[in-house]
Amino acid sequence: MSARKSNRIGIAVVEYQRQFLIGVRDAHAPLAGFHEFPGGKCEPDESAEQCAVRECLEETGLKVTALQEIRYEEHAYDHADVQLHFWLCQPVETQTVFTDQNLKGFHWIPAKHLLDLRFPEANKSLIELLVNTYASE
Ligand SMILES: Nc1nc2c([nH]c(=O)n2[C@@H]2O[C@H](COP(=O)(O)OP(=O)(O)OP(=O)(O)O)[C@@H](O)[C@H]2O)c(=O)[nH]1
Repeated sequence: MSARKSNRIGIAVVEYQRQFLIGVRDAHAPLAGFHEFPGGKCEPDESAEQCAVRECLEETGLKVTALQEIRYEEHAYDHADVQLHFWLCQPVETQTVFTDQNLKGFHWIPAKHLLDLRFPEANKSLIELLVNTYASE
């Protein structure tokens, strides 16, 4: 009998003025072409919170502060079992948030447009939460 390894994942849900930092998964990665928040596997000695902040900096170049874990999901994909820790984050430096185009392919997307994008299955309830919380008015 073979038990599948479960991966602890830290994800940065970076919000600023009701917009979120969103990228597209690499063509060679599992779930290629799906939209995603910055994130990845936690190092063995790292908390999910630390991982979310580190992955965000590595993947987008943006320094963020983690505020709170807004969602936790366990999901079995074909490629892996994952424990997803979604951390709500905010940019450390806000002055150039919308003018700095150097986000390594990530973009700021208004909350009201999140439902138009295709995210991995495990993001479903998080997206609903974000739209309900940030897309009103
Ligand atoms: N980054 C990110 N991963 C997500 C999201 N939603 C979601 O289900 N995942 C899943 O979480 C896992 C993240 O792992 P990854 O493979 O991107 O992480 P990594 O870059 O550290 O892995 P690698 O070093 O093996 O390439 C994938 O299985 C991915 O499908 C999301 O919004 N953002």
